[in-house]
Amino acid sequence: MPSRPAPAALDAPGKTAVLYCNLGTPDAPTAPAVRRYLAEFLSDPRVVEIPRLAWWPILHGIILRVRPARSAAKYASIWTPEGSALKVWTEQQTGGLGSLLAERGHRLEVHYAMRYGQPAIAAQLDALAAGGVTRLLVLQAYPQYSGTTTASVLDAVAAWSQRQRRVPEMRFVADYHDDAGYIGALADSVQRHWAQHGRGELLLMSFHGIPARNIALGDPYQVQCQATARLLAQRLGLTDQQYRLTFQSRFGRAKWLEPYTEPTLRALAQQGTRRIDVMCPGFPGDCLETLEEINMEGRAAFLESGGEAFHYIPCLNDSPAWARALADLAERHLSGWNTRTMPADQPAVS
Ligand SMILES: C=CC1=C(C)c2cc3[nH]c(cc4nc(cc5[nH]c(cc1n2)c(C)c5CCC(=O)O)C(CCC(=O)O)=C4C)c(C)c3C=C
Ligand SMILES: [Fe+2]
Ligand SMILES: [Fe+2]
Repeated sequence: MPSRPAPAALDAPGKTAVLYCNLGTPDAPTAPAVRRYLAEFLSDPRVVEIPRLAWWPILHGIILRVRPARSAAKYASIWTPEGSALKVWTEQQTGGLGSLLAERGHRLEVHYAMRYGQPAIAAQLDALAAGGVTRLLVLQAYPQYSGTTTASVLDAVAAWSQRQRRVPEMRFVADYHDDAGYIGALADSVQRHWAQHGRGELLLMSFHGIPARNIALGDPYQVQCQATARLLAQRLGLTDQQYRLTFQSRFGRAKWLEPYTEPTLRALAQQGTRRIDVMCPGFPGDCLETLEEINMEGRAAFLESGGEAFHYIPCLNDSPAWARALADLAERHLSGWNTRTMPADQPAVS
């Protein structure tokens, strides 16, 4: 009789995980740590689209020699005893998301990963796969989709998948720029600020910029920022004259999305705005770009130009409304995966 293969054992039921991905941040506010971080970040072809042969000499010959020390001094000005603000808020948001999903009866793992620096996406995915995860939801800390950020995280997930024999079933959230929970959490944080400090003549919403060329090539980032700003203004009952949308963090000499934040702050002060409220709706958690660039540099620019009061409204950070919005978003994208009945030996949150 021809030999037959032994009957296969039943495939063990797998686990579900949510991976909350963010940009990443240096390990320390020092020039060597910032150089390592920037080298990885600025080598990503999604971030800098200049051909490698032209970009490499500029990156290694100029930028990585000059920028790390300057950026490290900025990082030092916002560093906390627990580390970089971006890491601290990402960790807290992950914990909040994990607790809420557990309270709602889901049995799954919730972890975070960074696109650049630690904990790296590949290392977190290795650990999840080794722990028996067979279904994965990738949720990102970018409410507005951009090829420079959202797609880059997906590149990292895809690069990891290429090395796997058994690739988990995967879903990802492309964006949530118009999500009612996200807009509601933003509105709630502005209203809480106004209740405590009164309100300014104008609410300026500053989003991270990207090169204008990316938009011309089809990146939906700008229209998504505009939609977020419009929905938030509607929710707050603001007229078009009572809010502004600007773009910050320009890098290099190419044209980026306009209007630029800092020149707008100067112009508004010069034109007579005395008190301004400023927020950064595209950043779920405070980080270098909000705490230093906006709340320090932007504040100085506004006050130097004749403004009298600059009120910075913090990012969503550990807002309970934001934690609920994130959990709702995750729940909607987890539907059908039976996470309330799936086994989870170690309901881990980290
Ligand atoms: C070089 C081009 C850059 C593009 C394009 C870009 C897009 C982009 N970035 C964020 C979010 C963040 N960026 C942060 C820092 C940061 N960004 C760039 C450059 C580009 N970003 C640099 C070089 C840096 C590092 C700091 C510096 O040296 O200036 C951060 C904060 C990180 C932290 O550690 O706190 C965030 C967050 C988005 C959302 C975005 C496109 C939509
Ligand atoms: Fe950036
Ligand atoms: Fe910046």
